[in-house]
Amino acid sequence: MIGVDEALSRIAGALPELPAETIATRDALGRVLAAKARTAHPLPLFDQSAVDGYAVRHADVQRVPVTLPLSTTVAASAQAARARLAPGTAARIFTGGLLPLDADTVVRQELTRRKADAVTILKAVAPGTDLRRQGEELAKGSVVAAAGARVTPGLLAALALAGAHQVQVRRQPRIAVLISGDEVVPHGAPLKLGQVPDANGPLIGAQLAQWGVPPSSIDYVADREDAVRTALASAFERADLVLSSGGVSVGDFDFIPSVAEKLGAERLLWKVAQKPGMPLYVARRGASLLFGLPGNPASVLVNLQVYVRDALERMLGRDPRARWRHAIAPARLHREQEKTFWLRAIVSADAQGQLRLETLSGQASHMLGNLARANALVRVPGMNEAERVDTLRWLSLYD
Ligand SMILES: Nc1nc2c(c(=O)[nH]1)N[C@H]1C(S)=C(S)[C@@H](COP(=O)(O)OP(=O)(O)OC[C@H]3O[C@@H](n4cnc5c(N)ncnc54)[C@H](O)[C@@H]3O)O[C@H]1N2
Ligand code: MOO
Repeated sequence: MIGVDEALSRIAGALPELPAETIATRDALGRVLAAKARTAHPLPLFDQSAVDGYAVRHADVQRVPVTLPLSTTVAASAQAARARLAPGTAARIFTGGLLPLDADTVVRQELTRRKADAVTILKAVAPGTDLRRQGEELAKGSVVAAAGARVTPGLLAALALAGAHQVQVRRQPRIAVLISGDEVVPHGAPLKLGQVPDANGPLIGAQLAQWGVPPSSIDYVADREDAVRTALASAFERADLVLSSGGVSVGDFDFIPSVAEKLGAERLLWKVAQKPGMPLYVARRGASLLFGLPGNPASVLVNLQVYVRDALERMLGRDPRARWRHAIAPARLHREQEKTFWLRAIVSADAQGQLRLETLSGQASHMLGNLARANALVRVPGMNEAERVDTLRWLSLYD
């Protein structure tokens, strides 16, 4: 059976490409840049005051106190032309106001006394005080964000300020979700004996939404070969990623791998030395990739976090390694003989600010109760792996 890293590398080698598209920046929240985003103009846009006060020539305010007549007022608003400051005068100016030509310093209001049409400067300030110079943050055409950056509210604001009204982003992946299993009942419908409420549909739908790539469809499929065939064939036609839950083990009703391959899918892997999530099946069919997620809900969680997210990050042009963090292992640690164990845990900082892992009970594949408290999925190497286990790699369940 292959290990976790081999599985990740097989998947990485078979990923469909997502083309770039140009969209309005205001619609880009959560999207991933496909190219560098640049400023359309310098930042700040023009020389301006950083405070409410008086624009002066520094030569006129070297000896204080000094009283200067007010020659003009500059509001922070559109100006017909840029004023010029006459020698020996001051201009009333407000925060963000266009600096008059020949002014080289602003004296903030608190350092002055105003009398009708004149202002007395009470304290000396250095030349250039309280100015924002054109282009001092970024010259026109410079890079605001690199390809692969996810558009956060902060980046959205930076792009707006930079006049970047459009951005190139990766097309959103089209993701089709198939929930299989005759015992699985969607959406709070009444349960018959032997049936269970669907947990995987909500899990996959919500997880993808949290990652900014909500699924285009979630369909329920009966445990019949013809039903699986129809559902898979349709999903392959419309989706970059097909995520199925259930039907990948060795039971008589586990049709996903055999039907996928009858439809022409090429197997990348089936079964990974890990717990939970061992019977993971991944295949490529044309331009789509199928993740056959084993039906136990904790197995779905693990395979989404570890493999599906890795694939999504790569397809969007991001480095999936950036998701992995390190923390100090608990004193007592369960390890499998020959499998990676995916431990649901709490990561928190101790008094010294070091991250420590705390194990939770209820780790079996069918149990989800500890997800009310877990914030981390921890990679615990098997006893057969030559890795150190004093610190462990983990993924945040909140990202
Ligand atoms: N003889 C063997 N049996 C099993 C093996 C094996 O190697 N040999 N592997 C076990 C492991 S490990 C897993 S994981 C499961 C995976 O099996 P399937 O992908 O075929 O999943 P199902 O059998 O359909 O379901 C497993 C389990 O999960 C429940 N389930 C399924 N879907 C949902 C859902 N949407 N919401 C909530 N619960 C769901 C289902 O009722 C089963 O209890 O196979 C083991 N067996
Ligand atoms: O691989 Mo399974 O998820 O352990 O029950």
